[in-house]
Amino acid sequence: MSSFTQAMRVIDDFIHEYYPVLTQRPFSPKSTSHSEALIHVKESPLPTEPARVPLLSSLGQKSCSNVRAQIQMPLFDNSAMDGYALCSSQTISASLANPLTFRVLGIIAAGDPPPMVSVSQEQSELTCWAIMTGAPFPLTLDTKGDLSIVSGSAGLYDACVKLELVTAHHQPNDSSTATSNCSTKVPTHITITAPVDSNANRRLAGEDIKVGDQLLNAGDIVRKEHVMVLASMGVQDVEVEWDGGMWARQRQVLGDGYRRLRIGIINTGKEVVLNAKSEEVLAPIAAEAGTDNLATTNDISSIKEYPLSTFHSTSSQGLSNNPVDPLTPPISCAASRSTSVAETTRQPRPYLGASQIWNSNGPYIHAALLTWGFHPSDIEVLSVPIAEGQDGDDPEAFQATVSNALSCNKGADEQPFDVLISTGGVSTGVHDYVPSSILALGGEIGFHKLKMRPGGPMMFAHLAHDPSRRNTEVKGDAMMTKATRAAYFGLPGNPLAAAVCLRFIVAPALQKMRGIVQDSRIPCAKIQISGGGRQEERLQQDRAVVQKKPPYTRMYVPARLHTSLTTGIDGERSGVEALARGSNMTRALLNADSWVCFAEGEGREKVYEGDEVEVYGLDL
Ligand SMILES: Nc1nc2c(c(=O)[nH]1)N[C@H]1C(S)=C(S)[C@@H](COP(=O)(O)OP(=O)(O)OC[C@H]3O[C@@H](n4cnc5c(N)ncnc54)[C@H](O)[C@@H]3O)O[C@H]1N2
Ligand code: MOO
Repeated sequence: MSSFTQAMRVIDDFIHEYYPVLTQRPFSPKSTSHSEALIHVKESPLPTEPARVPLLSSLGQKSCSNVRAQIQMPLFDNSAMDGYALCSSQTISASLANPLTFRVLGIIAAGDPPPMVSVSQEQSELTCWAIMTGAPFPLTLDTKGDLSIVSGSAGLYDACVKLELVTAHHQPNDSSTATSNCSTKVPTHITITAPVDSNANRRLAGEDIKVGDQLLNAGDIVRKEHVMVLASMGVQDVEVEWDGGMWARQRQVLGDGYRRLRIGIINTGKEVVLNAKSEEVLAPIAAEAGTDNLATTNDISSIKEYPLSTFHSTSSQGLSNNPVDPLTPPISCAASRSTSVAETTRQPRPYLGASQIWNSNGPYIHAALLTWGFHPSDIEVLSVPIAEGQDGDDPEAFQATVSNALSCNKGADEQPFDVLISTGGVSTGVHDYVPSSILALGGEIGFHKLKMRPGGPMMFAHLAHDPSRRNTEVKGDAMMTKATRAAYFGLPGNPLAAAVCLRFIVAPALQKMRGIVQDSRIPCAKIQISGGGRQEERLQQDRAVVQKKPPYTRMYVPARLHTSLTTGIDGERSGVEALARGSNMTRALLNADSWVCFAEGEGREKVYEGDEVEVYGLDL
């Protein structure tokens, strides 16, 4: 496991070797003065009416409507760890002197429907299920065949013990230890030597977002954080005051004069459903026109064609008891002014199946890269094809996608990708095939697993571009000639973990690769955490924050800065409030205006009011 500093050094060495600092720029960066920018803004055609645009295109635009949650998050009870689902009340007597052995009934991967088990089947012996991160817990039927155990209560198979904490037996009487080989083979039995808490590592349906919660307000500027949360709802489009892509064009100015990087985004996991419509980007059409051509695009006629689909509102309870409910189709926002947009026939699109979730990491990464000034046409979502008979977690198809991205044989003029960013599949479970696939493709792993939280499972690797493509790199932009290897960032699947890795590891690396000198790894401030006793109490209850410091020597939490730094009348100090949540919970991002980091080497086990933390911007 690498420290943050070691990991950064590995990445810096890679950049130094393959994406060195630009000594000569073929053209100087175009800067826009403040007054020039204001003229552009004034002269650009202003929107006259709201338009419904794909989610990603709504980035940077002013929302015209309130958007409420149509589904709860998490959508169903699921496991926070790769491990074994068992009945916690059966583990109370477990100890080193009294180890308890459980028979493994089967494996539940993320995206699998939950197995239904009957109470009688249950009670006869100690049994468990191998369960992967994000997979649903087994559902228990009573003697009448009804679902009797309410989600979240200490029912049967209510908890997950993580696989590092068990001894696995691949034969009934085998006493081998689980930790090394359990990730590749499901054992027949496991032994535990300590009790497991009720609901341990169980993420409860609706614990982050409830149906009806307001996620975006009319008048809000849509940010990448909204994109993350709305994408997780399956939202396809948002009604905004469309400015014809002005925002994207302004961002584009920032990119001029620097090395252009082709970036591919890959989503893994068969439970993850892509919502293609939400990921359309209208803004690049305008961005392509270039900054010298500001007044060309304000045609919203095509945008109006986006259908306003109706949505099924789901109750905030009961989903986890009925996971095979057909879930919502991709959602158009519940918009109070939506009647102004004509409803057209709904096109066929994917629906969520049992135990599936909408892709939120992909749109978030895409939105973040756009926000940070990457050229829209340099970012591509690389889909992993699903072969017939496969379920979407197919290492071979994944490898083919990566390999294709390194050679880019689509067209002679196309450059291979400089950067690949994937989410999911990097941890310890049986389906976490990303590291082994990268090795199989001849990639070199710079680091895998970090002393930080969330984001600990992250991997950085680099892979050679297809040698036959190297000559083409000499063409055109001279700055491309150095790159003969691609950087691979394997981010963990949990959305907050992906966001932390993106902000603190990937983004600074990409900035360097582009040739930007300013280092976004440097904190903007050091400040005391606010909130008095209440804060401590709240943080103590929170799994994400109250972690034993080693081995998590850096911990990142979304936060909100307070304007007053004086001591209040109630003795409560202001400064920054950590909005600590679990790494699957994205809602905190909506209220956050910064990240705080409890820095390396602190060595304390808890976060206390008054602790000094590093503060970082959400953006670079
Ligand atoms: N036994 C252990 N289990 C886990 C450990 C561990 O150390 N031991 N680490 C946990 C941590 S921390 C994280 S983070 C996750 C990372 O796992 P993976 O990177 O392998 O990711 P997955 O298992 O594929 O997915 C995790 C989680 O994220 C959801 N997900 C995946 N992709 C997306 C997406 N595009 N949009 C939204 N959500 C996504 C997925 O459904 C899972 O719920 O492992 C822990 N387990
Ligand atoms: O879910 Mo994990 O590292 O990202 O906390």
